[in-house]
Amino acid sequence: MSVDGSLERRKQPPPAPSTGNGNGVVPPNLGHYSANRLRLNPNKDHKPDSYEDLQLEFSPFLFSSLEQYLPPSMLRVSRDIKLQYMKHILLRYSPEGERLRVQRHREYRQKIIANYKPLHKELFTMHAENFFVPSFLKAIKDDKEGGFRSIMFQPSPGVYTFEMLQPNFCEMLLSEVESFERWVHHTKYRIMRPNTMNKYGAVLDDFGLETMLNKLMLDFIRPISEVFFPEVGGATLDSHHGFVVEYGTDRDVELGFHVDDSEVTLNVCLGKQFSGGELFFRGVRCDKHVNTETQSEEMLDYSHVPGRAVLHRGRHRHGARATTSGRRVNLLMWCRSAVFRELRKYQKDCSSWCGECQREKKERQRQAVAATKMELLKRDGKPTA
Ligand SMILES: O=C(O)CCC(=O)C(=O)O
Ligand SMILES: [Fe+2]
Repeated sequence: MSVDGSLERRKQPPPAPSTGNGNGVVPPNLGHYSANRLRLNPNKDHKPDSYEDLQLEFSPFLFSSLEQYLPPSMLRVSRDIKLQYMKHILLRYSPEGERLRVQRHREYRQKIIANYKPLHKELFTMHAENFFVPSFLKAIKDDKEGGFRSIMFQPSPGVYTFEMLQPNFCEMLLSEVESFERWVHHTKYRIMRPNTMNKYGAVLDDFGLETMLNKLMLDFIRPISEVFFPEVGGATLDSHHGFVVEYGTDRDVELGFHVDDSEVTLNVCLGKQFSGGELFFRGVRCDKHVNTETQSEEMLDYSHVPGRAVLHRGRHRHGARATTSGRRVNLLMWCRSAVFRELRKYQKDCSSWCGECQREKKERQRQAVAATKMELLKRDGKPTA
């Protein structure tokens, strides 16, 4: 496998992270709200309504996040009117085929949730004190850059690692996944794998963990990403794809070189006993430069440690080496920002995060300085009239 040259495979976009079940294919008639717009900067003081009790064709969390972008006059109207207003905007962006796929996925999820009986109910709501190690909890509570830095290690630019999950939580999640897989096997229910590159593993959002994981992203990952990854939408993460991957000689063995369909990826090893399975990183790249060379300072090999998290940009090129014995299971959260994705359509300059764009920009600046120097030298050298 070549890790220095081109990316072997790109991860395909997985199923939309959260969806609804409505029938609203045609945009609703909104009368005088039809020219719906959003404001550019969020109103961070606004406390959004919850939409979780409704059957919607988009994630209820998306509506709550979008509320901060509503024009001021819309913040005072009823939840129903806000909902219609936002739906109208979202429908403009979501093609019909995509909506049908999303609706089918929602139905698939609902069927599982209605029939699968969780083994550890306590995993399905956020109990931070039981899930996270004290150092991580304290850093989040303090909510200061210095606090985050004190628990984080940055072995290479843009890759952060820190102690995160309690051993007991890891064990419970492992046994919940095993229980879900046994249930799938017995009921012959179709299981959707996390993405196109894995034959094993499971999507946690599909069997009831979506709400808990969303809280994990909003309350724990977003505050950190806001500090370390602001230029890729770290402050506006608003949806996720949460799954586990399973490696071993009788499972997936390794993972090819790829980028994730995420702005920020959280990857935490849950266990168990294994050897091999190191992550390798090869620098952050935009679409245009995804296959460009790796610089020596961009190379990093990282060995997973159970309970320890790795946080990196989705566009940080990486892969996982063969797990040569035992079994390795990792929790992955691909965290996304709809705002960042929308802005990306208009922004051509990726030099704040793409290593190659940065190098090109520096080179242009170097050449401009050199040309100016030459010009000045020429002028100075000219005999005065
Ligand atoms: O196996 C790992 O730790 C890496 C997993 C990964 O990169 C992914 O699933 O996107
Ligand atoms: Fe990945």
